[in-house]
Amino acid sequence: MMNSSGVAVLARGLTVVRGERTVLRGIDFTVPPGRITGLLGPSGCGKSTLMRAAVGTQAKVTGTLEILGKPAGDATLRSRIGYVTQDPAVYDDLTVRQNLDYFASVLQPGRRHRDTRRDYVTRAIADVDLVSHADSLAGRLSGGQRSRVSLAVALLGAPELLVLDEPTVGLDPVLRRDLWNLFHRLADERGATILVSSHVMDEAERCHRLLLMREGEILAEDSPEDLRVRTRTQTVEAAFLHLVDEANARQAGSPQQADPQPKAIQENAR
Ligand SMILES: Nc1ncnc2c1ncn2[C@@H]1O[C@H](COP(=O)(O)OP(=O)(O)OP(=O)(O)O)[C@@H](O)[C@H]1O
Repeated sequence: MMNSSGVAVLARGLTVVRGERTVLRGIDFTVPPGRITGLLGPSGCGKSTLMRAAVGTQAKVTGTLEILGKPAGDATLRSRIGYVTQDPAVYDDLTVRQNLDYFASVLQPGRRHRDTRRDYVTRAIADVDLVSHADSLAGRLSGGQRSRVSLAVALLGAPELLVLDEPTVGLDPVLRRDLWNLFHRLADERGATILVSSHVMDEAERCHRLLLMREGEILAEDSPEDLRVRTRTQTVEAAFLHLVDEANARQAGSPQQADPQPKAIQENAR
């Protein structure tokens, strides 16, 4: 289910204060359903904070934030959202399958759901390519394998929205590619909406749509292709740097220093 405007996530004037700092500064954005939206920006710009707000675990959130047609944090959203944090949250003294059995029983308790839970667990283990490690203790897995167990937990119950905080950090190129293929399968074949953060700009090219962040603000909201075209750059990284330079020049009150094509870009940039 989406909200009345047909988007999976809608933010208007979203502001988050953490400690003394205003970490998100009245931002507006949308996330379309059934697509992969990449949240990209430098370390500390507020990506994790935005994701925590989306899954309802962040305090001091003001403005509008609607998730699948409900206010963020609404109790009915719990089973509809899968969330992977940066630190794998798995029990080291349980096997991969036992970890998933446990989380599946929290998600869908009761004897009558036993078969459904078993199907969820079997599918999630296959999705993240850990069939051959299903009976290994999580504590004996490599870092990349542990983060895939965390991802499998998030996939239990086929959630409509997956919020993935830097899921590919520390993975080798083959695993990264495999995970991105999985994200595309989840979006294309199961209609899942994926919001995935990264500070690796080459991963941006794999997303349908991008939210480029900087210092608690959304610098641009566009497809990788459109971003490159309107900044007349070859890569998303170059587009991002161009937009940063332009924003800096604007802040300094000297837009004429933002070169090239400042006018066209300023009209489009958010
Ligand atoms: N518990 C906290 N109390 C106060 N400030 C915090 C807290 N956690 C994070 N921050 C600040 O909020 C800002 C945004 O942090 P956040 O973790 O959202 O950034 P990020 O873009 O996800 O960074 P990274 O890519 O390094 O994970 C940072 O300046 C950080 O110092």
